Amino acid sequence: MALIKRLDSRSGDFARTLRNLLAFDASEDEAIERVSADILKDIQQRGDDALLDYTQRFDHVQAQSVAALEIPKSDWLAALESLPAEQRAALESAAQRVRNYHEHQRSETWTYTEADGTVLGQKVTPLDRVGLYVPGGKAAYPSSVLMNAIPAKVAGVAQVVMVTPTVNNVRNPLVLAAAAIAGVDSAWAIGGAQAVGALAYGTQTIAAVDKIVGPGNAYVASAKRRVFGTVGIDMIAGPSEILIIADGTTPPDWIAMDLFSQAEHDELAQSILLCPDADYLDQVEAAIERLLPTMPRADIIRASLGGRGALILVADLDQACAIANDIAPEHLEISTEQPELWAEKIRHAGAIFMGRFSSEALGDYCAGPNHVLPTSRTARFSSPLGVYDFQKRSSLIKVSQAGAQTLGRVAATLAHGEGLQAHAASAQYRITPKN
Ligand SMILES: NC(=O)c1ccc[n+]([C@@H]2O[C@H](COP(=O)([O-])OP(=O)(O)OC[C@H]3O[C@@H](n4cnc5c(N)ncnc54)[C@H](O)[C@@H]3O)[C@@H](O)[C@H]2O)c1
Ligand SMILES: N[C@H](CO)Cc1c[nH]c[nH+]1
Ligand SMILES: [Zn+2]
Repeated sequence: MALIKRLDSRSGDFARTLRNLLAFDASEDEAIERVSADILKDIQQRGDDALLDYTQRFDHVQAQSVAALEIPKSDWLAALESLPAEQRAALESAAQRVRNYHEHQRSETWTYTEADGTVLGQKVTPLDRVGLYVPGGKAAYPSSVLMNAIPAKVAGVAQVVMVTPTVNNVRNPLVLAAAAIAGVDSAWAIGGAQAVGALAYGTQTIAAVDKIVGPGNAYVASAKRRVFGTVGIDMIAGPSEILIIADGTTPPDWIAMDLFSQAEHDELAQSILLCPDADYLDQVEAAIERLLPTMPRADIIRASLGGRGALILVADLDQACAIANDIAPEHLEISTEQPELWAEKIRHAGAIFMGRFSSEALGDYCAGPNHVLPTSRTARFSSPLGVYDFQKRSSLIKVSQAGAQTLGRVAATLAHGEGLQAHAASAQYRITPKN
């Protein structure tokens, strides 16, 4: 059986087939929802005691107090010191590039003054305290520590509080080292819905935060959805996705490996190639068959490519761009000559990688832009995680006496129209009567 589906955009049922391929069942699992709701309620009611109980039950860590679950900064620094020099240099270089990029995103306060002296504007303020969830079960991504903590620090967040489960008391040194490099302020060995609850509601030992960011498993995702409103959240990220538009000029092995790079994350990850050249699609398919057995995560890649991947023959690159906009992928590689020309036609994608040297993997680690991106077609209406997610805006209004005369009349007229007499009077009090 073929490792990956072949589709043709000219076939009659292409639109329906593509819809089915993109469909991702994000339906909530009732059992998980019940468990996460119960855990959150318990954390709200019993605070530290509940947090200790769940940490023992799910992570097999027995602590005398929640204070004992704090991972001291000296441990992160020791982790950093003990890294092989090459690994440390790579983390530091990635962090510097991510910081440089995000410096460009910082919004500033602005004001303008009208002719009558009225001043209007927008004050930009960083959030006070942010919680960063770092998964610690099956996957641990130090790169995600950098991608979440650095924009928060660039925004000026005073306290970045990291939580990560340390199952059986095993701590991931790369995660701790990344926390030290990214400027995280405190770290706790807690995870799951209970950690989300502790960050959202606070406990006797852990102070509540204002926003929780970072990926996690289904319990974490469910808990984040539930605490939204009490605190802000970044997004609920789905499985990774890559869509490649190729004109056939990139070595087929490179494209096959780019498809693998996201497929290896998860059996539900999605890797799709669009190309107008059927011979080239044959070559990529042959490369997939040849290279797959060499991959340590071959089983995951096979499941992902077989279940949700596709090599699609398109009429031309214009049609490829139209299909890409419909798919609105998390990552889009435009592996063609003159990629900028095709990028102009792209309206919906989390990140656009242009040219054959811009492999998506570089974006995951060190190009600079954030790797936390909208998935499952949400790039139609949302954006990469950025500094702006850690800043909020307050409107500034300073009405001059002259301004109060004109604005007062407009406001009073509208207030009367809405039947709100106090609003009208409040505006009218400030109008100076003419003698
Ligand atoms: N999109 C991204 O950028 C990105 C990056 C990294 C990880 N991820 C995703 O994050 C997830 C990480 O999941 P993980 O499991 O490895 O780590 P995790 O830290 O999210 O989950 C582990 C925690 O889940 C809780 N838990 C486990 N079983 C439970 C049960 N039966 N009842 C209640 N709670 C339970 C425990 O408290 C445990 O500490 C994966 O799905 C991965 O794909 C996504
Ligand atoms: N590609 C992932 C987001 O879709 C991020 C990541 C982390 N490490 C490697 N990749
Ligand atoms: Zn990745």
